[in-house]
Amino acid sequence: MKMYYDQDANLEVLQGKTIAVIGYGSQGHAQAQNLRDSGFHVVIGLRKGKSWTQAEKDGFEVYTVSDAVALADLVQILLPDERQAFVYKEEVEPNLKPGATLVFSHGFNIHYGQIVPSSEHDVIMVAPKSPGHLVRRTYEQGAGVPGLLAVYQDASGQAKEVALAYAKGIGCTRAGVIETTFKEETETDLFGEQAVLCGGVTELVKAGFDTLTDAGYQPEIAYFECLHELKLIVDLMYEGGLSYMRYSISDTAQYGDFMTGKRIITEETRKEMKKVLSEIQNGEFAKSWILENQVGRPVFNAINRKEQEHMIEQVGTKLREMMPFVKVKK
Ligand SMILES: NC(=O)C1=CN([C@@H]2O[C@H](COP(=O)(O)OP(=O)(O)OC[C@H]3O[C@@H](n4cnc5c(N)ncnc54)[C@H](OP(=O)(O)O)[C@@H]3O)[C@@H](O)[C@H]2O)C=CC1
Ligand SMILES: CC(=O)[C@](C)(O)C(=O)O
Repeated sequence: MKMYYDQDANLEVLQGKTIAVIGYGSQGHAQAQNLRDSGFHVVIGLRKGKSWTQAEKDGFEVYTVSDAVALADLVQILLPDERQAFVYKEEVEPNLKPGATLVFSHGFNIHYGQIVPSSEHDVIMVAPKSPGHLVRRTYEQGAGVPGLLAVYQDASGQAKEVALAYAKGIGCTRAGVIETTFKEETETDLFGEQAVLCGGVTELVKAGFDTLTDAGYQPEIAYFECLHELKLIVDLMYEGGLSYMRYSISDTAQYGDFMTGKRIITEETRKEMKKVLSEIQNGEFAKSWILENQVGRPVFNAINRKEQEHMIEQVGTKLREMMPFVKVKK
């Protein structure tokens, strides 16, 4: 595996180019501001609304998506994944300049065949492995977040150089960029979100908190133990891996870790993780997410966990009947 750093990227390939950042949310605002501070000409493509107002306040030239795309040599699509295919069809594809480069920060729509760019365009990915706000904050501190880079289509013969320059423009090559594929980034990112970072951790935290509060301990103590301190432990892992974290905690905590960890994350858990991954690989998750959005987000918009479970039960059955009609490439 090769890591790419600042010295591997040549910003010249992007000089004089116009970069349209489509979307100004978590990633859009961060990447646009970093690119501008790196000396590039950035325009923003949006619909009228709070992002448009914010982007103008931040001093950007803001256009409709169609107009921004028509100006751009590179089009970075930082819309919500579930909206990209529609906006691409309606506003991006009809206005792309010949030979313009398409950039993504997550491979979902390309990997699952929801966006199929014509072969004349380079299609690249530069995916910061970090929430957008940290992409900006670390850049301003003179550092950067690590990222992934992938080339899906290389019509120009320069796609990787352009991707490296873009990665440098948003600060990722300061920390290191690994080359991957749209498939690998998509499947690992979805797995990480579901089984570890968000899905896994939130259920672990809630189970721990409920165990303590059900046993009559003060909720504030349970919060400190199960959530507040989690950040401190993860910071240690981030600084020096699991061994550094174990070195830093008490022997009592280490002994408890060895004795109990495998009772919490059991072989069953590992089996379920493998099932989650296979549903990502076979397109089942992608179809479910596409359908969830096509039928008005009943699960996503549920007001609480109880309603969410009811919706998953009710809607899930219905969605499974509709799944054969949703086409995703795997
Ligand atoms: N969040 C993160 O940290 C990470 C995200 N990514 C990827 O980055 C991409 C963008 O995600 P993220 O930044 O989280 O998205 P956000 O939801 O934070 O922002 C979406 C942006 O798109 C705009 N938008 C939504 N619909 C439309 C539309 N129909 N026309 C024009 N603009 C629209 C929104 O503006 P409005 O105010 O009008 O709603 C908003 O500015 C995704 O592919 C995601 O997977 C990758 C790595 C990390
Ligand atoms: C921050 C990140 O990369 C996530 C959790 O996968 C996302 O927000 O898409």
